[in-house]
Amino acid sequence: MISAVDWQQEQERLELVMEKLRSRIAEWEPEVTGLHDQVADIRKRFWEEVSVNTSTDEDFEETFYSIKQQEALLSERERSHRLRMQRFNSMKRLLSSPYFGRINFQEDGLILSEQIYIGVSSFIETDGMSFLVYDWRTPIASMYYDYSPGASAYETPGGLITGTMTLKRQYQIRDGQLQNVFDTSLTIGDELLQQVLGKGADSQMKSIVVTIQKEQNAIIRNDKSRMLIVQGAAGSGKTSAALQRAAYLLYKHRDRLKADQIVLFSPNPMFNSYVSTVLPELGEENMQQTTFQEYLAYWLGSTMRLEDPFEQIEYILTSKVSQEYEARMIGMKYKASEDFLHALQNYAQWLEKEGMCFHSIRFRERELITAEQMNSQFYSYDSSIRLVNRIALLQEWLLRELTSLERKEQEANWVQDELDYLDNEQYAEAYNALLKKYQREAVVFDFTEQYVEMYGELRGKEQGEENVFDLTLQQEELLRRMIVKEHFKPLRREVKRFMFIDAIGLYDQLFGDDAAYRKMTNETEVPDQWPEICKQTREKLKSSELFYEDATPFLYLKELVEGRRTNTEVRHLFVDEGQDYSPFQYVFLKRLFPRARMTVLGDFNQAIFPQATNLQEADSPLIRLYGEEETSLIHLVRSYRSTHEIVEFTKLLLSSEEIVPFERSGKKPYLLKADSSEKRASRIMEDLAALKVEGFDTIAVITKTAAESREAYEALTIQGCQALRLITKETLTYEKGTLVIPAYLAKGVEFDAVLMYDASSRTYHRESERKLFYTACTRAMHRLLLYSIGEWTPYIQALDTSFYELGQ
Ligand SMILES: Nc1ncnc2c1ncn2[C@@H]1O[C@H](COP(=O)(O)OP(=O)(O)OP(=O)(O)O)[C@@H](O)[C@H]1O
Repeated sequence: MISAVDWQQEQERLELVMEKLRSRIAEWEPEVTGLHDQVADIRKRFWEEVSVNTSTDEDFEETFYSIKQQEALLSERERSHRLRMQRFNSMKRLLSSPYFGRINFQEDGLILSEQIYIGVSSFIETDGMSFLVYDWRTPIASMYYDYSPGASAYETPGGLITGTMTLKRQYQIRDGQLQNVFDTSLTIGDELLQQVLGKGADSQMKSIVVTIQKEQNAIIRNDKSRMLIVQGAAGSGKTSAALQRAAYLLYKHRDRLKADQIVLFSPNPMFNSYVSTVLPELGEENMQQTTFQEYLAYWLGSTMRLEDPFEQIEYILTSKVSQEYEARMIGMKYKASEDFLHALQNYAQWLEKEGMCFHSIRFRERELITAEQMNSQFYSYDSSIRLVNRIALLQEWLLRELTSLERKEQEANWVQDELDYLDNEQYAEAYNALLKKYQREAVVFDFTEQYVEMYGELRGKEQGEENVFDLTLQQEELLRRMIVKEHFKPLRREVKRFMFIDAIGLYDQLFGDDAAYRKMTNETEVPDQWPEICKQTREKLKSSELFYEDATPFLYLKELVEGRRTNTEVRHLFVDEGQDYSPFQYVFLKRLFPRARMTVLGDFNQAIFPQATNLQEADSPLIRLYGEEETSLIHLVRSYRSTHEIVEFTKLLLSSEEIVPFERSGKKPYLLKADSSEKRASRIMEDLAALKVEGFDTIAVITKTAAESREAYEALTIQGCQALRLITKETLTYEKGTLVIPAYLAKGVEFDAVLMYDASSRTYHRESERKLFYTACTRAMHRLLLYSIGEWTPYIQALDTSFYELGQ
């Protein structure tokens, strides 16, 4: 604690800042309340300000520029209103706690030392110069996280500023009241961190802005490398640091970076909701959040049934070891590898010479254009033209062919039948509808391009030979054309969407036999069990299904043929639980977001999928992705989530020396053997009740699989356990309370207490499941309880008994 005099001074300063905040808020309030209405009003009046006149080319041009001008004005006003609103909201957020830290800094060469108060956003005097509070993301505030009192420095765009930190202080301010003040010599005082970490788990992740640690600050502020890899122990704050980093980037590049230009890839949809409140808490808009599966489903889900990663892991965990199982496991690894990626690239080159697969274009039970015709057209193009360009040429050719076939089709009997079907009234109605459609299209336009296009088309039609608007033209011919056009629309749409390419056939062809595969891909080796791998893959494809391990390669192959899809808007990509993505998926992401920097956070010790990527080993594919020069690697070893006792226990499960617990004590993990399933359930009931009495209200009963979760849920419900929530891969949000959850869905989140439903050797005996077990145990913040019927898993049997307590 600080001296009484200092306390008094701090108290007075706080009152002063609070007073200024309140009066600034009161001053701004009327204006800000009106801003929303003003924007709505500008939008409403938008068309009143523009006079739409398209009679002559000059009028058209004038209209065009007038729209553009109005549009620019509107977006400028919206931007400035948004900024004002943001600043107003930040001031309101400061009201309950204007700052949490302070340093005194004397810059070298200057006599006066400056007092720098640090909070979640800046608050500046009306002179626009004096900072009453500095935003935690300002360059000068970085010293608060990086240094203890003494020599210190910070980077500015103009270079490094050096000096001496003469004081470092922390504040706890609640509802505008000073509660605690500590002077600290450590980076961020352990006392405060102790308090924060001792609290209960929440259904939503919290911001760590007040207690960011030095090594985490390095992650948050890294703005140099194209690729930032963070390998960090369970509970070391990877996700927390990533979210702070997003907030930092949005602040630092606020003039050009928008929240939707940052994308976070999460392990599952529930995790999305778990982390979704951190950025808004820090006063920033949320970034885009998605899962890899969502992306795959977007592009492939309408035509194929996709296995998701959770189905895949269920297969891995529940299937009996057999030849098929082994083959599938080998297949998973191979299809995740860079070798397979190169094989597909070579295959695409081979397709330039032969082997393309097409679907014929069919119409009314007839083949309009056959696959053979497409094939010979495709291979008639100059062989120096790249595959994707040739496909584009073929696409153009097909559209032209459709136009001429469309013309011929107008004479077909079925068209006459449709025409005959119309009575006089319908006939006239159809014609009028047609006319109206053109008129409507001529006035409804979406600013620029569409307008220009529509206008040109309309004029062309008015002046052209066809003279669409000449009412004397034979209505029947016009209607014939329109009837055929309507029927051909889906065919054109399919061609535009490349549906004439038989993508399944192309992928299927790869899995014919060993020799053909080598020829098509230039691969010298095929993995063991290749015939079985081929058989399994083809069987799935036959029913338009894809294994999870096939989905990314399949989409990649489609892109090699159709042309790649890229998103050039996104500037920052965050991949959480990065160890669970394959090298193949990383290359895919890099291609997909060519202008983005990547931040990958993960822990190889928690790699539960066979396609895992080691983030840090010397020749990691991840380092190769952008090359060593462009890659920074940060290692986090301190674990903040769990008590010292839980960390010591869990780290032994892996014999890992690399994890250092934060010194927070609790009870040792507690192990209980029961004689029967009923006894275990009734014991868990008792323990749940006791944990609740102790004040823990976020508790997870963690199982290995979804089936075991259902079993546990039923067993506990029969025992009378109420308000239990069964979590499945479809669950979208967490809530406080007691959950039953499979281990693979608990990734990335945490609970006050974890109860491992079945830690027996019957359930966990394979070496490959050790990391899953470890991941589940490391979800516990305060208490870890393990149950078994019969022998303990060998992972526990190997442990020294002093690391846990045995229950009776
Ligand atoms: N600097 C910090 N100050 C306060 N709390 C922290 C800090 N760093 C981490 N924590 C807390 O530690 C817990 C674990 O953090 P987080 O979930 O970010 O870790 P992680 O490395 O992503 O974990 P995992 O890999 O096990 O999912 C969270 O409760 C988080 O709030």
